[in-house]
Amino acid sequence: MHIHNFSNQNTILNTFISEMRDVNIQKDSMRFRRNIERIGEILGYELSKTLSYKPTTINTPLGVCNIEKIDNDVVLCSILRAGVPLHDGLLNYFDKAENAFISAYRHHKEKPENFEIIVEYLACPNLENKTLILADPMLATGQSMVATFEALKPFGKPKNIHLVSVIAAQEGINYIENYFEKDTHLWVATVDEKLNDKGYIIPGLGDAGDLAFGEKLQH
Ligand SMILES: O=P(O)(O)OC[C@H]1O[C@H](OP(=O)(O)OP(=O)(O)O)[C@H](O)[C@@H]1O
Ligand SMILES: O=c1cc[nH]c(=O)[nH]1
Ligand SMILES: [Mg+2]
Repeated sequence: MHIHNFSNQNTILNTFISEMRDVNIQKDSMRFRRNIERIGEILGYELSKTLSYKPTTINTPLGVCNIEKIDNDVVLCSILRAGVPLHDGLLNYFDKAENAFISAYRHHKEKPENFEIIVEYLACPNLENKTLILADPMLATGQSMVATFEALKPFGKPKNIHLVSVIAAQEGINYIENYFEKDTHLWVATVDEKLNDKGYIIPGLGDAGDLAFGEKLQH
């Protein structure tokens, strides 16, 4: 897997992540969502450097110029709920992309550390030979990424796969590296050291879905 981790570069990206992690600033859910969206825009821009381009001719009011334009059929797929603002950020840049949405949540059994991933809602176009961008801000155990990709398989085999996250745990990266093909790209704003016994990223930021959209009742 090609892992693109941007945390070692001093850029504005780190400011957005620091606001998302900050226990006081993250109470402002609009800023939290907007920061995820801005990170989606930045990672989308970085990812765009690896796509294919074809020459096109543009007529300006005063002349003609040749410009290389993206030649990929991009499908953006985000994992509900927390993936919604990341999806918005990516779609701000890949404005012609097709879109897929899939839901995944942790269903807790008797103990908080025992959970399974439930995939329910899925709306997806044909993925055959397309460039799939699968987005979820948190990559913790990696189980949601794998469970959702399994559910997408009947929709066709993408030509390229790009996974996009804001914060990943090294354990989750190891897990998905064993599952996805070697030419898969992972675009991640930062990588944290570990998971706690409930599968939360440490230091992480808490529960991204709740911070973006409010606490949900367990069912
Ligand atoms: O790598 P994993 O261990 O699978 O964990 C990551 C998942 O956890 C979060 O979703 P959550 O289950 O909290 O759902 P939500 O977005 O509805 O809050 C996050 O958005 C990922 O989908
Ligand atoms: O740290 C974590 C792990 C899973 N989901 C989150 O929102 N945060
Ligand atoms: Mg959540």
